[in-house]
Amino acid sequence: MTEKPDFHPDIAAPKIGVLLVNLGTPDDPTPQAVRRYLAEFLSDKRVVELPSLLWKPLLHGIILNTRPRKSARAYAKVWMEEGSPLAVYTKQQMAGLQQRLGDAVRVSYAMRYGRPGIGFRLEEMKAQGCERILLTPLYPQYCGATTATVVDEAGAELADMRWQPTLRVMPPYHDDPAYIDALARSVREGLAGLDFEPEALIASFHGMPRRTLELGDPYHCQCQKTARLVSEALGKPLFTTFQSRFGRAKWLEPATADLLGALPGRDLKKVAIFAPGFSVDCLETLEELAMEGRSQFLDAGGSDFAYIPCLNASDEGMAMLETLVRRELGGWIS
Ligand SMILES: C=CC1=C(C)c2cc3[nH]c(cc4nc(cc5[nH]c(cc1n2)c(C)c5CCC(=O)O)C(CCC(=O)O)=C4C)c(C)c3C=C
Ligand SMILES: [Fe+2]
Ligand SMILES: [Fe+2]
Repeated sequence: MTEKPDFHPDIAAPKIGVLLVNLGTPDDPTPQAVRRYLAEFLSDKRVVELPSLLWKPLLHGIILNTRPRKSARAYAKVWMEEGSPLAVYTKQQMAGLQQRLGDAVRVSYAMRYGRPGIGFRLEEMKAQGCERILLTPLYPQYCGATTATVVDEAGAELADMRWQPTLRVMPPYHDDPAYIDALARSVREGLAGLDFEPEALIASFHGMPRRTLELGDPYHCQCQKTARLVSEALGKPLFTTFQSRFGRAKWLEPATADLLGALPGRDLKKVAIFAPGFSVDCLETLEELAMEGRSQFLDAGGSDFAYIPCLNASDEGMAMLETLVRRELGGWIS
């Protein structure tokens, strides 16, 4: 065997990597940390599609001086001992997937905004020998504001690399039988554990400006299809709604909060709600749905409210992720 000459860099043995990517979350439930996070998130042109000349003064003059304090209070209500729920559950998914895939694959996770960044993780995985990486945005429904920004960021990072890893991207899985089955199981399980029979079941998705639908973003259609397939799998009708409205523009409708406020008046006083578009529980599900949503519903005259958790690192959720990831790794692993 020939010796490696001194000038030759060390090269790790080739490996296959899977990089799970979620949205990101503040490091702490404090106004300062939330401000840092929101400044990065809301400066992304795919998230807020307004001309910079209009948006920058609004963002830096008003939003970043008011929203962080309010949002930090909301984060504090759901913060866990180990950190932000979104980060805690995403790390659990990484560990669960690593266990299921074994040593043949290295599983890591990154956040699109905040830490650990996509660039940091791609460099780290490459240094560990991952010459092939499956980039896995944890968004079942494709949206320019979420899925596409993950790919943009990975591409920007690759642009600076001499020796790029080969990248595959996990496609959206809004209608994948493995995902629909996992959701149906989790909802059935959630409903079976209740001490009341819901008269209405709601699937609440994160909202988007309505204009993005008119411009051709498939997000709305993919949410509708997920809801239809879950409803068929459960054999139950579902209300499909959109939550977390931001700003003054018209957003996708119906709004979750509006429906929760209206159902008791339609004599539907017992409700169960779940959030199929969120891979893990986070501020938007634990605070906005499970806390605020509950109050809105009970204040409007509802009698019983249940929030069914996201798939998180549950057995059914992890089995689904394993199925999707193994399929996309086809030809890379046996
Ligand atoms: C114009 C603003 C926003 C768009 C567009 C948007 C799209 C979008 N977001 C998610 C998923 C999540 N969003 C979360 C938090 C969050 N979202 C916005 C604004 C927009 N989202 C803000 C300002 C925040 C921060 C909290 C707040 O101040 O209200 C989260 C939770 C993060 C956490 O730390 O827990 C998720 C997840 C999707 C899927 C989506 C488009 C489809
Ligand atoms: Fe959001
Ligand atoms: Fe549609």
